Amino acid sequence: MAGKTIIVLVGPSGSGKTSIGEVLSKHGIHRLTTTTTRKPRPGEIEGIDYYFRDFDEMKIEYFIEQTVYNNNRYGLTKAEVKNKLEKYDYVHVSLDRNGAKAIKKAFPKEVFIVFVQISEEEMVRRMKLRGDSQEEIDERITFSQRTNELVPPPYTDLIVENIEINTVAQDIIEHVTKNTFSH
Ligand SMILES: Nc1ncnc2c1ncn2[C@@H]1O[C@H](COP(=O)(O)OP(=O)(O)OP(=O)(O)O)[C@@H](O)[C@H]1O
Ligand SMILES: Nc1nc2c(ncn2[C@@H]2O[C@H](COP(=O)(O)O)[C@@H](O)[C@H]2O)c(=O)[nH]1
Repeated sequence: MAGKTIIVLVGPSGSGKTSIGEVLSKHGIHRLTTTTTRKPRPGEIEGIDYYFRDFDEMKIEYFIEQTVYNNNRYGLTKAEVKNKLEKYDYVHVSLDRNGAKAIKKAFPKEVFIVFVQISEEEMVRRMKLRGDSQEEIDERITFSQRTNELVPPPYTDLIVENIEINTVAQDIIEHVTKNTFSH
């Protein structure tokens, strides 16, 4: 897969990975859609935000990696990566730490890991802004503390602070372009 780059956005819930991804998409960097058993949030669209499946349906697909996050299963299919990388040189995807580690192992040359940094206070504020319930916010904070989600993983290529989304996206694009040329 020479010349291909998979930008992987990692960071705590509410840090802004999805929002940053939307800006990357506007710059022509297409998104790898992952599969989940989580129920759609208001406004989320099948095939765009996720492939929404139940647990049994997820058993019959071939996944590069899978994780359980807050009692829901999430995964990235081999078919999704193959289809998008056949068409595009740059793609992006938001994964949790387990997923980032797994995809880096599967595609060590292609994967560029971006950690989106945020404080716990801001995390709560943004989840509220998104309309998450207090129960969901509590679960996600507990999860983030238990899994060290607020700390960059050791295999991180770039750390960004999500203060202004467009600036962050631009920063990522510049680094990724440089990284591609230095491969
Ligand atoms: N730079 C920013 N300034 C202000 N609000 C922001 C910023 N970035 C994202 N947000 C808002 O914060 C909320 C959470 O963002 P988003 O859903 O993108 O986070 P996420 O990291 O994808 O979360 P999750 O991992 O739970 O899916 C959204 O309401 C979004 O509009
Ligand atoms: N390892 C994986 N993590 C994934 C995948 N798809 C999404 N995610 C991450 O899960 C959490 C929760 O997402 P949410 O949409 O329910 O808020 C978040 O960190 C996502 O980035 C996947 O296929 N594999």
